[in-house]
Amino acid sequence: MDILRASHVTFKAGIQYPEIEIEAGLATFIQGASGCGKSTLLKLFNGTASPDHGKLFYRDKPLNTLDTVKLRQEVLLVGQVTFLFPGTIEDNFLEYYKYRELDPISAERMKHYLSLCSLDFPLDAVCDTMSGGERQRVYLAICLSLGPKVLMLDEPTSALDEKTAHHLIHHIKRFCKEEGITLVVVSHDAALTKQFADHIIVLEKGGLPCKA
Ligand SMILES: Nc1ncnc2c1ncn2[C@@H]1O[C@H](COP(=O)(O)OP(=O)(O)OP(=O)(O)O)[C@@H](O)[C@H]1O
Repeated sequence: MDILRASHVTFKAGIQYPEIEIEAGLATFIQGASGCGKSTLLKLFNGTASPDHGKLFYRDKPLNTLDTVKLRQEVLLVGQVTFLFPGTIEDNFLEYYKYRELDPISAERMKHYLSLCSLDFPLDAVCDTMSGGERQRVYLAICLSLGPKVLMLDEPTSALDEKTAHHLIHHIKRFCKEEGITLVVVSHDAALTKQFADHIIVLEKGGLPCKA
């Protein structure tokens, strides 16, 4: 059963998507040449971009009929631009839980999510001076802990060495399977995709049919 669907969707700059179905509970990897619309597809799926034509669906409901805040909490996008507050890793967990009006999780749980994301920083490490890749993984750890229904990752391994990239995707995929989270990953890494994808969507520039 699909959890996300794009039907007859077009976007600026001449992007015409094929019919796309994201199966619930699977790890779907999206590949394609630079500029073919991979990042935009993720943004379309959580309502941070709007299509010019066509329709997007989440659990069979048109996206434009859904509450945007709730949609973005359930269909969580970890993009290349991350949203961290100034301060430590722990400060950031606490801020996100406060914003969501949730009871904070324990320090032990925070450390568990950091290790899932291949980060061995202490909780009092300051995020402001971390590298882009480290900040993306701190944000990913917080997002994982928030229990999304769909987790969409845009190039999560682009800043990582091969071993760390493998470790990260292995742990995230296993966690998502255990928790019933649908995983969608945009990746240029063909080897990683081949190893971890349950389903592969290849987008073509100009909007040719995708290969599944
Ligand atoms: N808000 C926007 N308005 C107009 N054009 C946009 C907008 N957002 C993206 N584009 C254009 O849409 C095209 C697809 O961009 P997108 O970032 O989705 O590509 P991509 O496949 O993820 O590329 P890459 O692999 O290089 O990250 C690009 O030509 C980009 O310039």
